[in-house]
Amino acid sequence: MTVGNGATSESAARLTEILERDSAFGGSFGDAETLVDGWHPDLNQDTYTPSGGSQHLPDSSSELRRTMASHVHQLHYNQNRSALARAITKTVETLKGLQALNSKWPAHYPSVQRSDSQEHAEKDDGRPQSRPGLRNSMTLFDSNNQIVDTSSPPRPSQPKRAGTSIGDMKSSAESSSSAAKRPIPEPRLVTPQLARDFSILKIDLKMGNAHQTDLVHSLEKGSISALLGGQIEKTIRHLQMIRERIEDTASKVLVTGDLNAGKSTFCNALLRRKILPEDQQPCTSIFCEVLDVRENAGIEEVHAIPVGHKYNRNDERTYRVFKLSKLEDIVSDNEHWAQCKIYIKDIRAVDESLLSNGVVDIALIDAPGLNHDSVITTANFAKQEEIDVVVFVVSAANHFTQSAKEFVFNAAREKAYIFVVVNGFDTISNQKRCKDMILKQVSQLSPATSKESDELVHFVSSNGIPIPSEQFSTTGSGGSGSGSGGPDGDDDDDDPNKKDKGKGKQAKENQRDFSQLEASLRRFVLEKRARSKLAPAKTYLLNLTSDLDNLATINRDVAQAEMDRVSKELADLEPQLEQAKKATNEAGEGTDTTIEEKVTEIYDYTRDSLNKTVVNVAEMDFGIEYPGFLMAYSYAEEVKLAMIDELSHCISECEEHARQQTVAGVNAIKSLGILHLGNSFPDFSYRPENMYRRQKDLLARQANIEVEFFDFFDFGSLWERQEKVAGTSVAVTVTGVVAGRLVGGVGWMDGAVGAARIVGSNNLRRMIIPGLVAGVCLVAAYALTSIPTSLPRRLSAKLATQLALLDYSHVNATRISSEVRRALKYPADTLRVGLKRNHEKMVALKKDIGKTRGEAEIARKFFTNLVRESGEIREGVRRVDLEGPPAGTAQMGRL
Ligand SMILES: Nc1nc2c(ncn2[C@@H]2O[C@H](COP(=O)(O)OP(=O)(O)OP(=O)(O)O)[C@@H](O)[C@H]2O)c(=O)[nH]1
Repeated sequence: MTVGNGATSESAARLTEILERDSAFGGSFGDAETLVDGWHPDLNQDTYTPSGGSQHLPDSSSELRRTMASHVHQLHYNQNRSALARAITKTVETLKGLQALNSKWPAHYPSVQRSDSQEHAEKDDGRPQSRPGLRNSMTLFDSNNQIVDTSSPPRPSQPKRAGTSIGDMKSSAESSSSAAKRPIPEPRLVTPQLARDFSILKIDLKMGNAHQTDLVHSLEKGSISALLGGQIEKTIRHLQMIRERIEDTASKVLVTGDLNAGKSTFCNALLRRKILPEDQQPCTSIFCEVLDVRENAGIEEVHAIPVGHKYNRNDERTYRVFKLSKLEDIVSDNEHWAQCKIYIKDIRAVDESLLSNGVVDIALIDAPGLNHDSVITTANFAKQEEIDVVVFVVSAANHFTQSAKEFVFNAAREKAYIFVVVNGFDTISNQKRCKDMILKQVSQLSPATSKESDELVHFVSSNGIPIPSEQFSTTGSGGSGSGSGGPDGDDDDDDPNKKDKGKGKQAKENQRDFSQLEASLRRFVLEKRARSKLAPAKTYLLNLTSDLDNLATINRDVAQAEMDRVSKELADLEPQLEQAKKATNEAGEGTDTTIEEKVTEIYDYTRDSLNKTVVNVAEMDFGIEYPGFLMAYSYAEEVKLAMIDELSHCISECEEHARQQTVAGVNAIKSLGILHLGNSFPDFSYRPENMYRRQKDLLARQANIEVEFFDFFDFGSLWERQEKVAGTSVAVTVTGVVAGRLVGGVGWMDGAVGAARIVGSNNLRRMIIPGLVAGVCLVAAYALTSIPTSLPRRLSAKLATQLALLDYSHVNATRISSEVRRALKYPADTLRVGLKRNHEKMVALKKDIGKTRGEAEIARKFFTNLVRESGEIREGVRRVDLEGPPAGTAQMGRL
């Protein structure tokens, strides 16, 4: 059967069952009679069996009740402990979740803008306001050695976060998407109460003289969340430590008090063995921990821990082993030894013993007497988390000295309850006055202890407790060990019988008082250790879950606000994105069309202009005078050059036209760019004069033609004229016709044939030679006279043929328009790239905002759940009742 530590024992489970049947820890336990009568018979079969072996079973009803009360308390304790351990596990999981989320979505931590009035208020009383509901109590001694309570007034109510925080939050909640665009917003302002409401998760910044909240305010979001992450990690570690502590079954009882108050004597009396050295002079100078021998493999010995070493029982290098008889030398030698562990066999019955009571392992620690120097050391020792109970031994004769007051005041802040042993009560003649004075002092030093003074303040004489057998004694000095100690107030009584009777009565009373002390101490350790062991865990969890609730509520609201904001941003972005996409397509197509149109227009214009010029060049008057037959060749050269010049001029004019059109095209693309991209479209300047800088000479060379002999005579045109005149009259005379034709210079062949017919063949034969001569002369004369008319035509035709061969118009139109295309390509490409980038940027922004929204949604869900979870954990922790044993059991235990 398992009793005590770990999971609920079998008997305890049965007990719960019975208790449940018994109207939920109801009144039947309050009544001793009904308890015994109404007890389930099975319970007697499953009576608590002490582990010590030598101990006896409880044989009286009061012992049974006490044992049962212990079981109930143990059960109650175990239930509370399991509930707290579960709450710790759940909280650690929750914190780990928060940690993970904080690394992805930096949690918001409220910061405060301190108003001057707040700052002054804090400066006035020199400390910040306390948390709501938790009084920041501070007790001081006044000049009359009276205690002055300077508790700050409790804060009126829980902070209101809803209204004020949301509004502010919306204005400053950030997202990664907008971070780049906007200056980093100031951290969201919340009510000062809310910021100060953090206790466990408070970010503690100590940097120079700057105030913590000011620093938090000035830090950027990432740094704050990193600090919060560190704080969460610390909290998780602390929670794990608390869990270890509440799961640890060992309880440590520190016995401390003034020098020579009788601490060692008291410990020996509790153990019923003379273990610790007792002396009239101060002797204990190191902390002596008395443990059950079972923890040292059943061997009684002392482990002295040298100064600077950390004790590990399994590592003999960390201590030195001595016999119990050497204890006196060890405890007084604080130069060599820092502490000692004393393993002893407990000779007492399990229901009486403190060390091995079968329920919880208790270690008694005898501390050095308090003096001015040791107060702080001992107070620090008492603060150690493994110290569950502080037993303060006061000398009945000296009351609380200044050192004692200082110590109790400090310890009372850490441990709400202190077990006070007023020792040496036998030496006091006016015991009532002594009691009143000491109880008054206790009420001032530790109000909580004072409230339960019946249980927690005891007046005894430790040296009057009989030590059953001397065989266990290790110390030669000290008290009588025979229960001889008693008040000497009756010493003047000469009657030996009366004297013995009085002493005997006092010894009995003292033993009864000491027994009550022991019972109370056991209850205090066993039954109320929840207050020392579980209460810190409960308080810590309550504070932590409250912090978590605050943090979660704030962050849930921040995440919701961020979601709303980014959703709106997304909604606003959607049409912009659509517009950008449309603009990209439109502008792309628009520029293409613009370029194509311009290029085509310029090509057509150039080609037409050149073709027209080539056609018209023959008819053009270049203003060149015909110098006569002899200068005909140079005339022909001049005409030719003028023609080429005209062509060249035409090309220049086409190029100029192309330049103008290019400038117009560039401007049109620029306008498109500014329209769609605004200022982000580069403002480049275009230089049309840089176009068509080469190629002109080449063109001139290509168009060059040679002037030839036949260029001067336009036979084709002569023939053409003859064709037109033929047939108009056949009835003209040969001469007239011939002469007329010859003079007219046209249709001379017809004339010749007609003349031959009229003249007859003989005459004709005679006339043929001179006629021919005359004809040739006439033709030559005609041809020579028609040079100014026929030469340009011939040259122009020749030029046209040359240019046609070169595909001159097309080549030039292509050249000019290609350069236009090239010139327009740069702004068009710039526009296209800009629009593409703009669109891509918007797509990226949308993705970014979408990501932010997703993260905010995850955060909102997480924090919504965290609000619920922290509330549930908090409720579970709140239900853990450490204030006392279940109804009826306390009364039962005292019976
Ligand atoms: N009359 C009387 N003397 C006591 C009582 N308790 C202890 N003494 C005596 O007081 C002296 C000091 O006792 P210790 O137990 O050594 O005192 P202590 O507080 O352990 O001393 P330090 O640890 O050295 O500070 C011894 O001589 C004890 O016999 C008591 O109840 N009545």
